[in-house]
Amino acid sequence: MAAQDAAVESLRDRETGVEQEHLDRVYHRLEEKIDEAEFLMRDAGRRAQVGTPGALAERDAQVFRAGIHLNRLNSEFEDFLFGRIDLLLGKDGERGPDGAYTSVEPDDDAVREDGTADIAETLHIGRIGVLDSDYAPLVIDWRAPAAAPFYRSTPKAPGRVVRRRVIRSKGRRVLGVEDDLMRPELTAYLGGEKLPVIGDGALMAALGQARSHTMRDIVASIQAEQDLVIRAPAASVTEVSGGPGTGKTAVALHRAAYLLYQDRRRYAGGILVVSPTPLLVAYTEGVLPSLGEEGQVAIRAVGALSDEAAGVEGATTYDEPAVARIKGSSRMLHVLRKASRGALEEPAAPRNTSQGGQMAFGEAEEPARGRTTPDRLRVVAFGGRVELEADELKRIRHNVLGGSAPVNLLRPRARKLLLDALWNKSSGRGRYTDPELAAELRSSFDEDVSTEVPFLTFLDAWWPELTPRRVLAAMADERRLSRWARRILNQGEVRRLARSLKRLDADGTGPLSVHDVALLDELHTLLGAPHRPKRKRELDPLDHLTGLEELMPRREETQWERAERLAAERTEYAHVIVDEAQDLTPMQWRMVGRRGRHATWTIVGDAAQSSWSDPDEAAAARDEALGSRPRRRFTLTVNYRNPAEIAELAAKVLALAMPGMESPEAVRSTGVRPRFEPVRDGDLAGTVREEARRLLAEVDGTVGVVVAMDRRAEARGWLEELGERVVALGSLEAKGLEYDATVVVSPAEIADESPAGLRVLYVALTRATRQLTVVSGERDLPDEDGVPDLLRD
Ligand SMILES: Nc1ncnc2c1ncn2[C@@H]1O[C@H](COP(=O)(O)OP(=O)(O)OP(=O)(O)O)[C@@H](O)[C@H]1O
Repeated sequence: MAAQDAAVESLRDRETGVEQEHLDRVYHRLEEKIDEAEFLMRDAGRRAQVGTPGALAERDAQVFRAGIHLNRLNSEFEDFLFGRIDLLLGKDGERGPDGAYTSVEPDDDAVREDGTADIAETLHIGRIGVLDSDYAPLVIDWRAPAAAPFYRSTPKAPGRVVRRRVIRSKGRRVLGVEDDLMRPELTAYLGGEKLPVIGDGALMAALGQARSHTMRDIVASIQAEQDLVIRAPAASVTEVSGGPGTGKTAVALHRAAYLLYQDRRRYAGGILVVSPTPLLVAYTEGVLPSLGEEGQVAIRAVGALSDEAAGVEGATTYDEPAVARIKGSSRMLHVLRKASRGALEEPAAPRNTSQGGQMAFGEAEEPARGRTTPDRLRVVAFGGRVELEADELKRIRHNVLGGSAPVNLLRPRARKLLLDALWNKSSGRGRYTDPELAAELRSSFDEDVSTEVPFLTFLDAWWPELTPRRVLAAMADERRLSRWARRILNQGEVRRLARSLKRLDADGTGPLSVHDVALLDELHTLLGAPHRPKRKRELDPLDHLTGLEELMPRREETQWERAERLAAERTEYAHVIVDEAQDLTPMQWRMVGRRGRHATWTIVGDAAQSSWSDPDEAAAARDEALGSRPRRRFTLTVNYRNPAEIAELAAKVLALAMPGMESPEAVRSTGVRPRFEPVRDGDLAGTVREEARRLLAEVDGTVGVVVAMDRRAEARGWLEELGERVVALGSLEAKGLEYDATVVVSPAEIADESPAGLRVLYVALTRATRQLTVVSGERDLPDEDGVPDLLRD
């Protein structure tokens, strides 16, 4: 037995050595290319000065990029080279339906009658492609069509692949290899020797690793059904559904990298990834750089999508479910339309005896504090006073607002009608019968009056330039809101909505909730953009070198900065990816839709995890945002995150939340069942802390403690002393995240939080990769084993 083990070990060492040799060749070649690239850079610079810069060939461009990233690859990424496939002789030229080499079958003569065969070709797969000095591929980019069999081949449909190998390496060192045999029935030879097979496959090894606070890419172990989505052609809308842990987020990000590789020019328009929370943005932001892609992709939380939200992180507070439901509903669109016009008029100020409650600019030097809309305009023209009274002003306003143009853009028209009305009352009218003289007089009247301070002050107060925040703040006035929401919201809804907006002061500064952001974005469209000076793009000294500018990273930017810059530079994208799409409210769909009017889309989600109370309304809004674009649908069916023991427990909640909906199949089992702990001695904090501490000792990675939203702050306090591996999360913040172990605190509290509570609980229960503890309080009605009512059979 020992002799056998030793033989296996020596075979493993030998095969590791074989891959080490290959990796050495790759690095050697990369170094050569860096030298070449540096020379080319200098040379291109020199030639640019004599006026014939010339573009770099795509090949050199790629290697140039490779060179630039080499140091980072060395230091940051564990596996620059990660895969290898050994192939039988193939029938050339046959491609699958999507253009990748999916169906390249072996040649009829590839396998001899006695079941033996020779390996005809070996391909190494990595994060970027590297060519040998005679253009033979040393490493193939994982996104190239030739790499597709690495992902698509299965023992059931092996194609030409005999052996698929995952190579684990760190920097320049190969650490080990894991093989999957795709054609076990064959005896295959490579260079005259029998093809060795090492280990039990790479997927399980990857899934068993401890989790950190950032997501890893899955480039070495993408599964066939996932690969189909990643490489699906980017026509119109690609919809991907699948239960928790099926890799939807991972697949969406790899798809972004694939699309950029496949058609960089087309996606120069940028790819937007919309994520539900800033936590998920932070969790996923390292994935694309690890795949060699930076800069073209903006990952934004839905609460940070609009420029109207302050800061890149945007809004992070949540409204209580009843308010969120109002703010997210498409009914808000009608309320906002009314508000965007109604907010032009400030409510009357408290009565002031000296002026009879009326403000007439021109008489009063100072506008009253707290802003009041003036109801009389008085100017001096041709030596006399000309005045417009309240009812005339009202008529003019009504007239201007008749169309549907954005309110801020109607200001010039309002100004024009005011001048018309003043002219009609002035002594200038009718003074000349000669049309030319009359026109001249009119034009000098306009010029004089419209530059007079009283007129300008009046206009600013009577037709102010409205900002989205200011209109939102105006909606905090219940009386006004109820006018704007008449027959749209009921009185209770008006009260709740107004109360929630009281956080903002009169010009709208103050903390925003996630749902406020979509309202602001809608208002931005309804009001029309106030004029803002354009930001100047910094000129890069290399810009004049044709072809080089897009290859040179200008300077290291963080993902946040990049996202902000992209958002500032463009409001529309070439491709929009929506993660956790089931959670977008109708108002959020409108906001996201505006950023992809001409885009292709990838939408990933799971209806069973929706925290929106009215999924039908959201689905209708999504359809409206996507218009009549054709859709291609995919379903992912395997849960890579949860062990079967946890998935089974979560399935009980799924059955309550969405009867008849199928759970994905868990790919592994750990033999560790979820634990149930009732609160001990009424001490919730102590019980949770103890469970978190116990789990910390059992797993190498992270522990997440999920509580109802209104216990968030409290829970952070409970866990303070336990260090950085433990995180406390509100139920809605747990979306998309995962931990080695989780503690779910009071299922009943989470389920009762909102109409979608059971689905939110389903999300909470599906976050752990290894262990789960459920802590239940009295409200959970635990049985004698501590199992809460909701989780019993
Ligand atoms: N092919 C794969 N190889 C290795 N790990 C994988 C693979 N597919 C998915 N995973 C892992 O499974 C976990 C779940 O993936 P991901 O978060 O993308 O799933 P999801 O479908 O978005 O889940 P949820 O709907 O719960 O947010 C991640 O840790 C991911 O790295």
